[in-house]
Amino acid sequence: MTSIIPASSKGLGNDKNASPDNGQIANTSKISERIRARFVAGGVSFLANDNISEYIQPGELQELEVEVADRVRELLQSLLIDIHNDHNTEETAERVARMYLNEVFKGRYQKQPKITSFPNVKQLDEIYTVGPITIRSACSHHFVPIMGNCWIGIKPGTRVIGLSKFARVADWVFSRPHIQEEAVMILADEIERLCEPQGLGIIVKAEHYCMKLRGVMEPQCTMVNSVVRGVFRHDSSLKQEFFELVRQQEAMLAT
Ligand SMILES: Nc1nc2c(ncn2[C@@H]2O[C@H](COP(=O)(O)OP(=O)(O)OP(=O)(O)O)[C@@H](O)[C@H]2O)c(=O)[nH]1
Repeated sequence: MTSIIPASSKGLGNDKNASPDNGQIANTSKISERIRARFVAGGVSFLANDNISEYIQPGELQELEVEVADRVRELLQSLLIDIHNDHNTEETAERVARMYLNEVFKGRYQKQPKITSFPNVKQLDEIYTVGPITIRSACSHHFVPIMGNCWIGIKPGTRVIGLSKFARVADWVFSRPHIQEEAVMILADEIERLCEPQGLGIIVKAEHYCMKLRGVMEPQCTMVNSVVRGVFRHDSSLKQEFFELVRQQEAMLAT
């Protein structure tokens, strides 16, 4: 998507007389409708695994939490749960809304954590790997957990970022509804943008609860996938070195 009009743009979402036709909706409408109108007006993608924080104005997330809780309450009622007399589910709608917006899907609604990068003054060009980094996500299809680990390998370029930042950016990317293939590519795009490495490799190994808890019910089954970029993609010996370093890291952890 190319044309982007963020929430900070003049007038968006504030014009009470605006018609839905031009992508703006009166303030009397639901908050999700007002935010969605900005996406439509700007031709902006708002897929489940997109970050949309740029289009949310201060205070709107709290409003959205109230709206989501209302919808979850309706869902519970449609599931024929007596939320008025069941002491256990009395506040479930509010909890679920908080959980989606502030925890499990926070990577959609919150801005990227601050990631400082430094010049690679010593011109370090040896490969290093970081992992296992815990990943917590949910599949776009059933909204049940994807839990696993990822390993990141870097052959540095002109800038470096702190080690902890790989875990922070991974958590931000994975905290959205995903399919594993796309999650790894989105993480790779973000890391490339942050530190412009000469080479980048990412491996993810994860359990999909849509295959464990329900459906095919395969408790042992995991998915492993990887992405390699830059010199790791074009130089097979460097690619092998990356995979070997991760293998050694795993072996060290097992001892
Ligand atoms: N490729 C891919 N598939 C995934 C991922 N997470 C979940 N899935 C699969 O997405 C598929 C959705 O299939 P559907 O047939 O639309 O849904 P369903 O009827 O609930 O399928 P079953 O899970 O087989 O019961 C399932 O096969 C899931 O196992 C992922 O990260 N990548």
